[in-house]
Amino acid sequence: MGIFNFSQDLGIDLGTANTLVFIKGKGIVVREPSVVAINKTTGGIEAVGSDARNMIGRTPGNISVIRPMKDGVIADYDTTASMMKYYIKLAQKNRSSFAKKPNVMVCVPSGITMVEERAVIDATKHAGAKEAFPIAEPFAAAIGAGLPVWEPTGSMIVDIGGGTTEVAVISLGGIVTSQSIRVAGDDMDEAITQYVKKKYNLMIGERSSESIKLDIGSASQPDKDEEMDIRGRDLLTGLPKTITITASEIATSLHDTVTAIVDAVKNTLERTPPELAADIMDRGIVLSGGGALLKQLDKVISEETKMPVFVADDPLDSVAIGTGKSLEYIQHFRGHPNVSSQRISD
Ligand SMILES: Nc1ncnc2c1ncn2[C@@H]1O[C@H](COP(=O)(O)OP(=O)(O)OP(=O)(O)O)[C@@H](O)[C@H]1O
Repeated sequence: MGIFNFSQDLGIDLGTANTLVFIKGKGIVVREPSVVAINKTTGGIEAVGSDARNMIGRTPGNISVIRPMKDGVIADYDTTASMMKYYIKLAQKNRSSFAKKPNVMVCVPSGITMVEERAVIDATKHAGAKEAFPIAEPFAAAIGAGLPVWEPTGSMIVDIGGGTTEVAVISLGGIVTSQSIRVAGDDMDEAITQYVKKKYNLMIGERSSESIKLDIGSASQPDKDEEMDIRGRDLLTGLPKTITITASEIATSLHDTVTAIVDAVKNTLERTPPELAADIMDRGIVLSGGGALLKQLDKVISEETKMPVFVADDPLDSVAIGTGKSLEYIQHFRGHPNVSSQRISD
């Protein structure tokens, strides 16, 4: 292959919260929020990624900040395609202008409909891919977390992202049982916003509720009750106000979301064949995705399921690493997004 027609295939974790791009042989080269700022007057793009995210809640009337992915799927097709195009270019900034278009492995939630999946494939091609290969997100997460997905043994992965939580039991290169719920990190942020609104009549922005979650959020009542000052707008006076909130209040506000995630894990375990359940009992459940970093979540899932639970080494990177590693098998993924019906040997 000559240097000019060399193409670098890509793996993309197109997430509700973050988009990551993996280049074969290089690793993760782009790690940015899935956010785009658009100038409503010109229709042009003002900013993409962290620059756009910093504008959330702070824009003048002519700029709107969009999160084009919702619940793990495309909510705004044109903006998603533009965002992917920007990230593909960024990932390939040293690419020769003679280089061939890349093949792209792109993750999709396991509960996706045909129409939603078609939109991801089309947007990926629109963004510059020669061919787009969908891979089920929990399968990619399991590969990225280093689970022995090709072996005749049961591995359980729980990927908690911004928009979806994907629970899957994998064996012999296929998903045996899975459940995808549209409840994840974004719902935790929303639960915090609603709690603060109801209890303190205080309106806070989505960036604030997320930072409360990251700082003092916990899946169960904390041993040490930390406090945090939060600022927002008093709904009664309309004026800015600061209140102090405790970690224990935040744990209360997150209770329903955490319960929904735990229930999805339990439901999947109930539908898992006994041999595979025994394997999982031995080796444990692995958590990935940014939501896996919520304090005490591993402990709560372990207590509720009576199984050992571990958090993947780089939970925010697992899906991207998995899509990247799967590039080696790209031809096998043609028409098999869930890789559930085939065995690909190493
Ligand atoms: N330390 C943390 N504690 C709790 N939540 C966290 C932490 N760090 C990140 N998150 C949350 O993880 C979510 C993002 O995770 P991730 O990047 O895996 O999602 P995604 O792949 O974009 O979403 P999806 O898979 O649903 O499309 C966000 O909701 C973010 O707030």
